[in-house]
Amino acid sequence: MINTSPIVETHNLSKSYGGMNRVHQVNLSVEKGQIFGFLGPNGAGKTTTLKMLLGLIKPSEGTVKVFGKDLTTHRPAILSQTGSLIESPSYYGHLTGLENMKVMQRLRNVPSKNIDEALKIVRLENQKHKQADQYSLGMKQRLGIAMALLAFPNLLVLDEPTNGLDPAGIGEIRELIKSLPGQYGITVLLSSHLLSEIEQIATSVGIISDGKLLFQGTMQSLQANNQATIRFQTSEPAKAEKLLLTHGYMPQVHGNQLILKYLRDEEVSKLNKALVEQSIPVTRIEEHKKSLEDIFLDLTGKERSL
Ligand SMILES: Nc1ncnc2c1ncn2[C@@H]1O[C@H](COP(=O)(O)OP(=O)(O)OP(=O)(O)O)[C@@H](O)[C@H]1O
Repeated sequence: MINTSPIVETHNLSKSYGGMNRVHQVNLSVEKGQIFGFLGPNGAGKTTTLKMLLGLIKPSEGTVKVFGKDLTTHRPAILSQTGSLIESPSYYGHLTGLENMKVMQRLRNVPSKNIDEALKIVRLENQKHKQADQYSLGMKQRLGIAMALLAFPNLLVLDEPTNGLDPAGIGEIRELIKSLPGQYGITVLLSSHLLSEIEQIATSVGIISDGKLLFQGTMQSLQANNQATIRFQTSEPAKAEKLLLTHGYMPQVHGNQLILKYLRDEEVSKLNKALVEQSIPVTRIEEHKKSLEDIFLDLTGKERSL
């Protein structure tokens, strides 16, 4: 029988610290083959959630299923098929990249040929004899991902994998992650506080803010859920607002612009005619579709400083 249950599924997953809900009733669903981007501002609860998915901390409430099995009763079996990199990579600085991989290979009891393959994926094969504490930040991060990949898991969980890297390093890790579902059948769940990162890597997204999951779905559906607005620009905004109100519309006035919910062509034409007939000059009519960034900021209620 084909197992069609999600790779990761949480039900009302919650965690409180000192009486404060830091993760609140989160229902996540990550499907096979997805690169699922877990997106949220700093402190939103991403790391806490990922740690609960791996059994590193105990939920205050709710359940976690991975590969269709309950985490509390099947933890060893689940973890043997899961790779993860949470917070910074852990390695022995005095050992080489290769030696670190060998330690991990014995710990995880996987074939030694996996070492070369994993090092190749993260493009460290030419640096494997170098001591790990002489690696650059990007190389350390890639070593951490190679270790997480060592068992060629069905699920890879990465917490902010591109944090602190330069643009070239970010690009490399992005390409590497993108290749994993297609080439190795690995489902990826990764977190980031950067929309641009998630936009470029992920096929699906979950948006978390203040511990609450505000949206979950494909990137396209995130955009599609948000209808465009229509903006009339005029040198007489007060008069124009009055007139639109008499026609039953409730514009928001920003300077010389009147912003209305999405209107059909006939409505735009009708309102334009009404304004012009009252000698209210219409200097511009624009349709404005929110950018993903606007949608994200609106959802999370955060300022543009992210
Ligand atoms: N062990 C803990 N004890 C008390 N509070 C904690 C603990 N771990 C996390 N928190 C709090 O829970 C909230 C969520 O933290 P978390 O690390 O999950 O956020 P995050 O989304 O991963 O943010 P960042 O991107 O900054 O790591 C924060 O307010 C944090 O201070």
